[in-house]
Amino acid sequence: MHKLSRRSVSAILRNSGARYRNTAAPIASSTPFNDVAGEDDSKVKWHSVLTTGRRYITGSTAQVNLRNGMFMGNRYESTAAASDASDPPAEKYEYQAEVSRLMDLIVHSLYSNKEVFLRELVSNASDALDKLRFLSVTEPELMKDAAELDIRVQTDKDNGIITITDTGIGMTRQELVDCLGTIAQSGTAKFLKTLKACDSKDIGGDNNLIGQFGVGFYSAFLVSDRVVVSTKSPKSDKQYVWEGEANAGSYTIREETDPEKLVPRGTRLTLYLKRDDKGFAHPEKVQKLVKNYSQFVSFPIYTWQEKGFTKEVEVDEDPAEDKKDGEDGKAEKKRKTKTVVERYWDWDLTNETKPLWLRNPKEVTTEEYNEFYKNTFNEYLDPLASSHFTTEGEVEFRSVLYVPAIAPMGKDDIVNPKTKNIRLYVKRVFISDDFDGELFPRYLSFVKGVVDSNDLPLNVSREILQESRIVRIMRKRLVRKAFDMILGISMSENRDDYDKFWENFGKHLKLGCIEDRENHKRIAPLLRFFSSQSEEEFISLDEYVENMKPEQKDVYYIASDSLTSARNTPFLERLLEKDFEVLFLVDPIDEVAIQNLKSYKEKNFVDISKEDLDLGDKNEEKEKEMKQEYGKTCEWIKKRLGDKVASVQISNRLSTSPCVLVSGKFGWSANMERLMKAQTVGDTSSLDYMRGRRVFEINAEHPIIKNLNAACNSGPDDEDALRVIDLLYDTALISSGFTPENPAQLGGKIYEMMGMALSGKWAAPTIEFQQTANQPGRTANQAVEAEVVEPVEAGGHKGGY
Ligand SMILES: Nc1ncnc2c1ncn2[C@@H]1O[C@H](COP(=O)(O)OP(=O)(O)OP(=O)(O)O)[C@@H](O)[C@H]1O
Repeated sequence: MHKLSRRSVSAILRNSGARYRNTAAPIASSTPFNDVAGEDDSKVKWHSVLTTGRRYITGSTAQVNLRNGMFMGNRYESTAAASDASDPPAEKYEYQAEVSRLMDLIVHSLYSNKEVFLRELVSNASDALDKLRFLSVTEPELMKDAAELDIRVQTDKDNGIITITDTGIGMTRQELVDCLGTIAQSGTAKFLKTLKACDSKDIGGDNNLIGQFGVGFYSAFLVSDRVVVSTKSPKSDKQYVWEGEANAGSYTIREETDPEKLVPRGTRLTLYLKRDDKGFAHPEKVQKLVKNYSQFVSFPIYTWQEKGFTKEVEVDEDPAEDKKDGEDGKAEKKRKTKTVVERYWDWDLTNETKPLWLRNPKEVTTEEYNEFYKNTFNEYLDPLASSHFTTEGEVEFRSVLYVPAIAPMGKDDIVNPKTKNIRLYVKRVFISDDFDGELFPRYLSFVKGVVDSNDLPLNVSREILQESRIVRIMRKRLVRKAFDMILGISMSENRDDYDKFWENFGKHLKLGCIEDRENHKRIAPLLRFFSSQSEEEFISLDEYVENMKPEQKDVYYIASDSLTSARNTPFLERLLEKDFEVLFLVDPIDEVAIQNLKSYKEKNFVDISKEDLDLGDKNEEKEKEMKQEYGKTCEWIKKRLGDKVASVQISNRLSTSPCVLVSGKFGWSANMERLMKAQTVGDTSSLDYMRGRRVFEINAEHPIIKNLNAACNSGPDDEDALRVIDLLYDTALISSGFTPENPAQLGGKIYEMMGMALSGKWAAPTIEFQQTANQPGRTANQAVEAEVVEPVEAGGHKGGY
């Protein structure tokens, strides 16, 4: 393990001073080392010595790299850019195919917002520091080269060079190959996946994909011709140098042997900027970018800046003048001074190091919350909402939560809670972003944020979290705050905000209805659906309830595969007549979600495609009458249909259709049956016993049924009438949303009927009826009375057929 003693540091500094005598004035070891005078060699915190000591150097371009004890002036290239002949030979590696493709896209992209490169590289440096701090909780020896945890960005504007140095976890040789030669990482992999889905030309266009996903380390090539990464992992004795060029399909790795470039730990990236991008190497530019993009990185970021202070210097006076002023002139001479500006270079702390969540919410602006969000989660859109809170009492923690503006790409995210959306800190030490599943239920996995607890141990593991009572309490509070935040969006004056939220995360909340009974009361008011009275705009359940008719007891819904089929289902007929609103559940998850909710504000959810539909207008006497009149026909139809239906009943939900196939109260609806079939792999016959009973409901006022009734009374064995029953059943299957058991046979039956009609066996008025009955505003019954019954009877067909 490489470790620099106080003596070796001073030697490096002295050597450097000697080498660059003419640029570096007082690189005297005296000032820095005065700070630690008396300290034992082994205790010297070499990095802090170098960074806390007084910095000096006058002259505009000469700089001292206090991190590695090496001068950086105009001659920087002579030490850093060129490889020493005595270096061990570099090994050449080919990039993984995806990296080559990505590099090609980056290098040739027209992406205008190139400055994101600094954000990406600083964020990698910050991750490396986080990793080190986290691992050192259990392996304190990782920190034994006690360099402070920080990030330093230095520029050499004359040569167009930027160096970004961190004292983080660094990389071993193998890690260099794995991390900088292949793509297995989240953001970059996602970027490539998305690119596959769209035209690669778009990366520089409106899509702004690079900015949206970040291309991590490779974004260095947005602005650089050549990138050199010198890195030292505390797990390895050696320091390695990775070197890659923008237009090459390969990179090299060699061991770092130049003592001037050795660091105790961490990574230094040197970017040799493209000719047109050298402007990024201006100290003020870098400072501005850090302030813009990396303000909320939780480690100090220093940029190397030229500074100045004023001081009084004596001015040589004309001796003749002195004489005039006094006897000996000496007293007067002392007062002759002038103010000059002394220039020097020094590290400047450029970001806000106090974590945002520790600040007083009253003092944080919306812009700051948004910037923090974008920096921390690599987002490019502002969040839809944020919530900053502290909980006290039994469990204390601080948190800032956000609702993103858009859902992540890819469908898996709703069922895969490993989103790295919640960053857990313990006493300000970043622990992990892998624990979101423990802190939030998966249906709220889209919520992003930071959580900082003082009550958890630093070496917290998933097992500890799962067992912890503290975490259970934290989880409850976090969930409640997340709901408050979403409710806030729903109450926003701008309805678009919630529409946007719903479009992106509505499915998540519906999953919540299924998975989190405890929070039904919080979820239900946030749900949105289309309805028979609102097909363009979503409505809330509150809006539904407000719109209920005085005689309406329940919240009605129909589940279907599309708005068109929902709108045209026969189940709606009577409800529309009564002006009852019906929710259209057209998302596959809707039906299960609603069934889990069961009720809202004490109103039950009722599926209008299921048996025993009560529309609050029961007329027992009329039912009795109908039963008497149609009872025999019902039995006859049941006999004909056999086991296909559990029973045949007179419907109270139809007005224009002759019949409908209703699902049993506790069985699957047609919609659910369709979904289950779609999900079953292989033989679907096992589903048959699951589907429950079906009831064939007939509309006693419909002419076909009336005529069937007549046929039954005059002779139930009429072949044509029996065929009509079969066809009615098959047609009802389709119109009720089921799949016909034998579509080819159904087709055959229809053709047969057509043939009969065309051959004159069918009376023309029946066809006429269909045209007339479909006239708007006319019920089937009116139509039959007007057009069908008399002519058919007059035609003398058996049973009216
Ligand atoms: N400064 C650094 N110190 C240590 N390791 C680093 C550093 N920069 C990059 N790495 C390693 O290289 C890997 C790849 O970095 P890259 O930026 O391409 O992806 P990422 O940061 O993991 O994910 P994303 O694509 O979301 O940025 C990182 O995961 C990390 O292991």
